[in-house]
Amino acid sequence: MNSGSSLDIAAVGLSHSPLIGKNDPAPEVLERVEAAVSGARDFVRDFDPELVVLFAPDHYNGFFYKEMPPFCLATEAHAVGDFGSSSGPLSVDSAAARALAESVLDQDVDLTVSARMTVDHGFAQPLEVLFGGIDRVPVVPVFVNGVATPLGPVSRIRALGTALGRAAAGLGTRVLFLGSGGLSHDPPVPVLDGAPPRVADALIEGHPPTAEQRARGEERVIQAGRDYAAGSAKMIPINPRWDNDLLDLLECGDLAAFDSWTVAWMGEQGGGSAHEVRTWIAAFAGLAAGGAYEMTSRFYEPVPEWIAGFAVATARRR
Ligand SMILES: O=C(O)/C=C/c1cccc(O)c1O
Ligand SMILES: [Fe+2]
Repeated sequence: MNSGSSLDIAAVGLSHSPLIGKNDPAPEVLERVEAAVSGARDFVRDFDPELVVLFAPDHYNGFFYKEMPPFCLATEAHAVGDFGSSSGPLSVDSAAARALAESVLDQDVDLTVSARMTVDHGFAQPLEVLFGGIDRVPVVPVFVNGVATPLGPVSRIRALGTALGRAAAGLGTRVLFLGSGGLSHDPPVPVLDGAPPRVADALIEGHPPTAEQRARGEERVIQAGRDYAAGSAKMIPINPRWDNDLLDLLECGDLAAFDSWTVAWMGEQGGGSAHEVRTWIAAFAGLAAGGAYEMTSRFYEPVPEWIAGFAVATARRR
């Protein structure tokens, strides 16, 4: 149980993958990942957050091209339960969400607000992994677009994280900023540009898939993970150097350096879904808004079976 006021803000970055438990790597890899995740769980338990601000992407389950915001804060949210993740309502702290939204807007950062956000494994998995479920801790979900081009500059995501960090300080509660996603990875998430009309229509309108369509889509991703691990897939390879450079910047607190990362360069280096690292940048910017911080744990391993440069990091104020 946390008692020190100097520990009132903390951050965790955690990669997600819907292939965890479905297409697992060798037992020794799994053991290393589980040890790192268990360390993050201990960190969170000791910090004992009263509120979690969760930055996560969506994979065309909640946000579609009909309206695709760069980011969006939810005052209520429910999970669809894709890839066997939890479904149902998240325990959103609506009052805190509204207060945070107002403060962010007052700080001149344009913010979309959803009073009924649909989220997927990007939100559900970190809540399950760190808290044991999607309804165990008061949360403010913040969608960060990490797949649907065009994507805006990283500086705006950093500005969002900073504004939320300042806003959270006004709540007077222990807040954990949690980023879900990345690092480098190139899963077969559909792309609007050049998509056949039926796919384009689904990406724009967001027709809920039938159970059969969802199962087929998920099997396609699982098979892609198998092919990737076998070296027979055409996806952009996981890029450990890029991933570790990103973790280095987060560790030394040089978050302004991310502002020069262009969308095109990020995609070339880290694949189509590398933009999910925006969630990490937002979470660490939230922590940095409260002053200097230290990264207290850092784990990284490329896991092609999960189509993920998989990382876990924890950080708190100095
Ligand atoms: O197809 C999806 O919905 C997502 C796939 C995926 C695969 C691996 C890592 C990730 O972060 C993903 O979102
Ligand atoms: Fe993802």
